[in-house]
Amino acid sequence: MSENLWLALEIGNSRLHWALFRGEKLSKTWDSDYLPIAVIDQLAQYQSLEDFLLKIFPSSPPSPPSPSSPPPPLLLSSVVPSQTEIWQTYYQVRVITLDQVPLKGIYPTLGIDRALSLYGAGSTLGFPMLVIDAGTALTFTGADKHQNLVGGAILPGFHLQLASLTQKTAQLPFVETRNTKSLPQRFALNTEEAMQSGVIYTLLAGIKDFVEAWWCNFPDSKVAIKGGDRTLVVNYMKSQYPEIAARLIVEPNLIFWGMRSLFFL
Ligand SMILES: Nc1ncnc2c1ncn2[C@@H]1O[C@H](COP(=O)(O)OP(=O)(O)OP(=O)(O)O)[C@@H](O)[C@H]1O
Ligand SMILES: CC(C)(CO)[C@@H](O)C(=O)NCCC(=O)O
Ligand SMILES: [K+]
Repeated sequence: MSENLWLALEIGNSRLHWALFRGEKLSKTWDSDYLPIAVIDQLAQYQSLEDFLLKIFPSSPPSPPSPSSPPPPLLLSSVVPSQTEIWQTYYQVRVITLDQVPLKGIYPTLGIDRALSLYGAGSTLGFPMLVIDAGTALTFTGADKHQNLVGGAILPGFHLQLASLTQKTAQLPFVETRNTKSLPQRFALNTEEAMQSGVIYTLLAGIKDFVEAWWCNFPDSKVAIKGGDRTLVVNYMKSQYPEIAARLIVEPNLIFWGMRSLFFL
């Protein structure tokens, strides 16, 4: 393995999240769409690291120290079984499973993304820990100071809430997830803003409620937030609930931290 280079891949329900490590050091991260099977099949056949990186980076791949060394091993965390399946063809792949994550009290169907990001956050920043993942689904996952899973909750994320309104009604339009800091008017006077208001204010109130309930039991616990909508959530929280927002630790790489802790702690 060249310079202890390894790749980490988080397969989410919407897209792929990548990280390139040199030993313990996370040196680069990026997101991509799912790759076509044909591309994945090719990846394993690349002889050189340089060709390999060219293929998986959407733009400006890093220049490896030894371009002709073989492609790096891949560590995989996936919540999409059909995707896990097609990555099995890669020549050096290791799929992380729940039994490898050193948290206690895990239930068998817990998502590996939730387990790994909680473990990554807690092992790096300290337990007790609550992780909010603002992704396709929005999840809360918490553990106490003994690394016991306390539990969590799952709800549709921002985009999914808006999309389900559009898809399951006759008259509601497609509405983009807003990417601004300013909150919509709560009592809105047009359809688009009414949909945004409904989704955003109830999501924020829900997050506030869950975080406060967590702090009732674990007053000194850190709370970390990851996922594609993390910035949106945190910006809105800053306007609506600034004292809670101030305590949120924003960290997109919690799963990669989890993988690193599994192998280097
Ligand atoms: N370029 C992008 N492509 C897709 N979603 C994006 C993008 N940028 C921000 N998002 C937001 O990210 C959310 C999806 O989050 P994320 O990418 O973390 O999900 P995921 O990791 O693919 O899914 P899961 O939650 O299953 O892990 C969507 O609600 C969307 O609004
Ligand atoms: C909740 C999601 C979809 C979030 O990505 C994922 O963690 C998952 O599929 N979980 C399985 C169910 C559970 O965690 O209880
Ligand atoms: K996720």
